Amino acid sequence: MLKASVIGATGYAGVELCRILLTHPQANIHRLSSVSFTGKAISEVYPALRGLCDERLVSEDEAIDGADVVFASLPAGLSEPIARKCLQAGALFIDLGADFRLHDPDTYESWYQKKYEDPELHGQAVYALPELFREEIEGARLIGNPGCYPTSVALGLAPALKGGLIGSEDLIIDAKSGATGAGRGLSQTTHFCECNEGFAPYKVACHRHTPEIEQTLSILAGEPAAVTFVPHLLPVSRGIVSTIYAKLKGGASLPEVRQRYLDFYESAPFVRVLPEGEVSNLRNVRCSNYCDISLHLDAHTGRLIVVSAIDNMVKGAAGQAVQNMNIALGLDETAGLLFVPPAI
Ligand SMILES: NC(=O)C1=CN([C@@H]2O[C@H](COP(=O)(O)OP(=O)(O)OC[C@H]3O[C@@H](n4cnc5c(N)ncnc54)[C@H](OP(=O)(O)O)[C@@H]3O)[C@@H](O)[C@H]2O)C=CC1
Ligand SMILES: CC(=O)N[C@@H](CCC(=O)OP(=O)(O)O)C(=O)O
Repeated sequence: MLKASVIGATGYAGVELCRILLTHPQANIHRLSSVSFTGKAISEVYPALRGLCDERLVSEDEAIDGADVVFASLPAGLSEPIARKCLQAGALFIDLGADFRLHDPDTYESWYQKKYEDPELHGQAVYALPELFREEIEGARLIGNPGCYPTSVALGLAPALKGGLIGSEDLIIDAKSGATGAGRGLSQTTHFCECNEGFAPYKVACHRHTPEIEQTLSILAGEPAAVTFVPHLLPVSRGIVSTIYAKLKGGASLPEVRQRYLDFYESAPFVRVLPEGEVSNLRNVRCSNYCDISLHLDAHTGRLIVVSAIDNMVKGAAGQAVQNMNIALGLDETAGLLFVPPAI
């Protein structure tokens, strides 16, 4: 059995990793780390885990020691030195944050106000969206797990962009996320009374996932992509729905577009291209590693409308991280991830 440690296990994405690893057939939880709760059991922080995972929280160094795989689920800007230690210790390192996602150091610096300190390390990092970059992930030792919104957008657009069905300029992304996307820390915007029964966009056309989205879409299109990305805070706990608008080129019909999507995702176990007439709904992917994609055509404007739904903490974070571990280490991609979304 692989020994897997989680650094930042007390955060929302970290505790989702614990939940998934607990039933993984080829990995065991080795150690869990925290700064604020060191010495306590994870089940004291999250009582849902009582009797299932009563592991004591330890320091970062103790978590790395003896691990085969280390997941870091920390705020941006903290992962470089941890990655270095893991590689030196011979462990696979998977970062759930943003520190190894952007290829261009200047872009990272301008959006995250921090420099890449260790360029050699970044040279080894793989941006790991399995459905798009599976071959690069196989055998990788340092993985940058994609952001939640960028995952939903890239999966939603990849077949159309790669197949030249749409242009890469003037893409409009209207995305909504549940409040767990903001993490466990308290803030006024995610405070119950502030977000319940309210609904609004935030960081309009200036969210830090914009360059990550454009990076992937540019690779897919083979030319620079430009997006208008507007995220919204949805007053639910979990789930992301991205509704994406793109001008169709060449007049493909909806059944033809859908067939391209089905072909593209033929060997992708976690992407479900919905039948014509159905609409993706975050309810159907909650607590699962699935991405549901529905396709629609606005005959009036000739726009393709793609609706892509994921669970932000599973396919958007912990589930995708475990999928990446499986691929990197040559395990079955679906190991530990075939849990069924609750129907209601
Ligand atoms: N939530 C989501 O849906 C998604 C999150 N992510 C990314 O995953 C990462 C974690 O996010 P999330 O779980 O939501 O965040 P949380 O705020 O819920 O958790 C943050 C974790 O980081 C630890 N931490 C905070 N500050 C420090 C510090 N200075 N040094 C060491 N540890 C620290 C906390 O540990 P403690 O307080 O116990 O010391 C806690 O375990 C982020 O990079 C986020 O962007 C990515 C995709 C989706
Ligand atoms: C609802 C909500 O606030 N969502 C978060 C999601 C970002 C996130 O998790 O981003 P990184 O993984 O790139 O840090 C946000 O918009 O900042």
